[in-house]
Amino acid sequence: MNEPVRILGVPTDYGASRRGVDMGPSAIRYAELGAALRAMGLEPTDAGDLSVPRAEGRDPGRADAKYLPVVESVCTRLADRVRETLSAGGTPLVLGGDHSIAIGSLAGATHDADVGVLWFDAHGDFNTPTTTPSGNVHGMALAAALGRGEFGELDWARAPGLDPSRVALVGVRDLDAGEQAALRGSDVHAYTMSDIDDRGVTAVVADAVDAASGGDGVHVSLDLDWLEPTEAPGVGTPVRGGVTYREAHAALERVATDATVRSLELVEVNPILDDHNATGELAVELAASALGKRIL
Ligand SMILES: NC(=[NH2+])NCCC[C@H](N)C(=O)O
Ligand SMILES: [Mn+2]
Ligand SMILES: [Mn+2]
Repeated sequence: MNEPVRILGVPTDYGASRRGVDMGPSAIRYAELGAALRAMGLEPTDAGDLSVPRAEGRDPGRADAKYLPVVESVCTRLADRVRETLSAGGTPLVLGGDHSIAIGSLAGATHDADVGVLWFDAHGDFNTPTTTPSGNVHGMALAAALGRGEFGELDWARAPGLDPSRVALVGVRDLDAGEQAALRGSDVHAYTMSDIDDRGVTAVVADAVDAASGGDGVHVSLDLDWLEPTEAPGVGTPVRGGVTYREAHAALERVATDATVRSLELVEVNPILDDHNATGELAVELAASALGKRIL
């Protein structure tokens, strides 16, 4: 990992149907992200938040990719920030916001670099406008970064040089029919909750890290709905059967020791749906594990 860690807030909810996830960066900062990283001996800098339109009357535009022009504007600016941070030798720590921001993080992370992806999520986020049941772009973010479907024509969305065989999805348990078919036919490594049941989280994560490694490092995308909803209630699309608190830490500790973490993002923390900021606090703890915090 490079230093300093640079915190980039992206207060957007345009990729999701549940409002409030735009307050995720505040919730995560309020949970003392900065202090947690300083306690580990890191010296994070905080670049503040990107500006995201806050109009009350909102027009989603097309139904199969809602608010796509706003998502484009946010992701294009985020990609620039991530790219600048990396070229200055820092490690971007991106705070969402809904998962659509991964399109921007990945566009920035893959600029002039050979990057693998570790995507921890209940969902595949592998829909396209053709397969989406909701029109929400957060359910399409990984497909977009890989240039699938019409995203292949959108230069701002396609992450240059991202190789599907160096992308690993971990802990998936809720796939729409169209994205299940698309994932089966792709080179993306998808490790389901059933794999974790059978083999244990550390063995699965070790394989995922192997798949993603080999280049300049990995981008870690952590959707808090990866965890069991009783652990992480503050998310817009909870799915039962997620990893436990300990499994999540074990997984991210493993990432810190075995992978070269080049960039990290924490997404889908929605303080309106949360229980006294439990999910914001969990996001801080898991970021610390992913960045090398150890018990002893
Ligand atoms: N990043 C997320 N929380 N994604 C949830 C996606 C849910 C569903 N698969 C959809 O396309 O709408
Ligand atoms: Mn999810
Ligand atoms: Mn997601």
